[in-house]
Amino acid sequence: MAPRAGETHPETDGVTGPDRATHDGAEFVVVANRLPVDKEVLPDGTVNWKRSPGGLVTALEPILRANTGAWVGWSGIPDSDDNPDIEGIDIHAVPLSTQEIAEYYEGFSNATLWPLYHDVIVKPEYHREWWNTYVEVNRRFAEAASRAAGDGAVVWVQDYQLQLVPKMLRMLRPDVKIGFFLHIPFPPVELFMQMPWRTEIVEGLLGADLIGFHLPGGAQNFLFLARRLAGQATSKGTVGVRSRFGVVQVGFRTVRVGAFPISIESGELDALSKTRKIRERAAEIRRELGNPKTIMLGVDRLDYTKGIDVRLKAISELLAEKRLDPADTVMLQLATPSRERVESYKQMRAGIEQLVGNINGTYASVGQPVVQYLHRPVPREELLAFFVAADVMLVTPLRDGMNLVAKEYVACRGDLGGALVLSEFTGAAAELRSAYQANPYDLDGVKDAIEAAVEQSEHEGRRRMRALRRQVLAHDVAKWAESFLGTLGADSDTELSPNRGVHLVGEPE
Ligand SMILES: Nc1ncnc2c1ncn2[C@@H]1O[C@H](COP(=O)(O)OP(=O)(O)O)[C@@H](O)[C@H]1O
Ligand SMILES: O=P(O)(O)OC[C@H]1O[C@H](O[C@H]2O[C@H](CO)[C@@H](O)[C@H](O)[C@H]2O)[C@H](O)[C@@H](O)[C@@H]1O
Repeated sequence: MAPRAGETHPETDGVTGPDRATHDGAEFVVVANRLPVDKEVLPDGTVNWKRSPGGLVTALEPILRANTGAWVGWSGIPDSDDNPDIEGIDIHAVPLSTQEIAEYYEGFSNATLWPLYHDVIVKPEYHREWWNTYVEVNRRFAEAASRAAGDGAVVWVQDYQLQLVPKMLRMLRPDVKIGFFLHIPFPPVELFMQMPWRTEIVEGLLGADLIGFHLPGGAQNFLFLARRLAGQATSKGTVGVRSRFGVVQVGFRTVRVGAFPISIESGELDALSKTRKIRERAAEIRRELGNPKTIMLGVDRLDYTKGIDVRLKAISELLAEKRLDPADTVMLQLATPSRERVESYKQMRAGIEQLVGNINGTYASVGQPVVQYLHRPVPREELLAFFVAADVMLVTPLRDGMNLVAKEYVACRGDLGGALVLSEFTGAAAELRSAYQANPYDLDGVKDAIEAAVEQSEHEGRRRMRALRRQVLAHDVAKWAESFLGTLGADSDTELSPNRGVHLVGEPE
């Protein structure tokens, strides 16, 4: 049953009324679940801050440095309100208790929303206590954002952990401009409808002035739900990439909805990967691996969405069918630990480590494993050297919002060497058309793509890599931020002509 427009939800609306005082604070505020650095307390009590995992931080950190502003987020450990000193960024830590981490982060964010939004690869769990804590923590983020933002500031809220913040923040601070960007896929309508608190989530997002997705499909799914669940009038034309924005009319406010595919600092990676230091290290890595004919590489957070098992099974079958030679092939899998207390992640880790063991048990010789597996993050420069050394990059997620690793690999191949095997179900696949694309659920298709990449001619490899690089170098992370923030700042009637005069579904013609 669709509620009537304007229906209220006391539990998610229950922030205190608008604060009409003047505010000293930043002109630009990022609000994300994580701070750009994670706090680590060493056994001797000393505190160390290290870069947070994942693509969201990779993408946002350079933008905030370039725009001097504030970052509201969590430090990654319980009960910490330390604000580390980071040049160019004013940090506002939001402390979370152990119970909040269990219920808001591991629970509702990563055992409910994450699997629901990633095609229910594992079954989402719906628990009312987790939802209540999600509401409470979103409220605290909204209050922290309200304190950090100066009068009329631009506040950019990030990702699925904070979908209620736009509405809560608008109630506290009607003077600020609010953008929201979802870094993971927005699911098909049929799946989203499972969510017991679906209307509250859609209404939470509608507190923003602009809602961004990686792909037009996500934006269109959202427009449909805004009409169906929140009862709002919406535009009905197709949404474009960085163009033809959708519109939702919420009372007197116009909310825009668009597709803004995220990217990386392509130019910087290109330049770094060409330095003598990185190239020499890449050559050394090849020697250390025993000078194999083919180095294959996987680089992921250890997450069931990433399809690490898919590529390992494909390699195992290619070895069994003698389409790959174990004496000439090394597969290097780098896996950053992730969400280790969530049950589905524990099970997946055990499965992957068993697959690695099986392949090596069957095909390795003494001192020459076929699969080398590192369960830890590697330093940035070392990672770039791995990209330069790898003949075939394997990116095989079952579903992924974007996947920055695919773009990083391409940016590092100024030599036009290497080949990218890419799942069709990543956001990146929409842009990286010259990759060897495959459906990760079709193991034979994945095997064929890997074999084609291993055996490509130099001419074919250079042709494909040139096309991939044109795309990645022309669309970097600065362009992503400019297009999102430019649209957020633009006056909807006068500056965004594609939507002038659109007819809204649900309003009289
Ligand atoms: N083992 C690793 N060591 C260092 N960095 C890593 C490792 N695994 C992933 N990364 C980095 O984390 C980011 C992952 O981003 P992305 O591919 O978009 O996926 P996600 O954000 O879901 O983890 C990339 O910048 C990648 O280079
Ligand atoms: O914070 P964690 O729980 O450790 O997880 C790390 C991040 O993972 C997700 O990244 C996504 O964002 C990338 C950049 O847009 C995108 O390329 C990728 O496809 C997504 O999976 C998550 O969305 C972040 O919130 C997490 O911080």
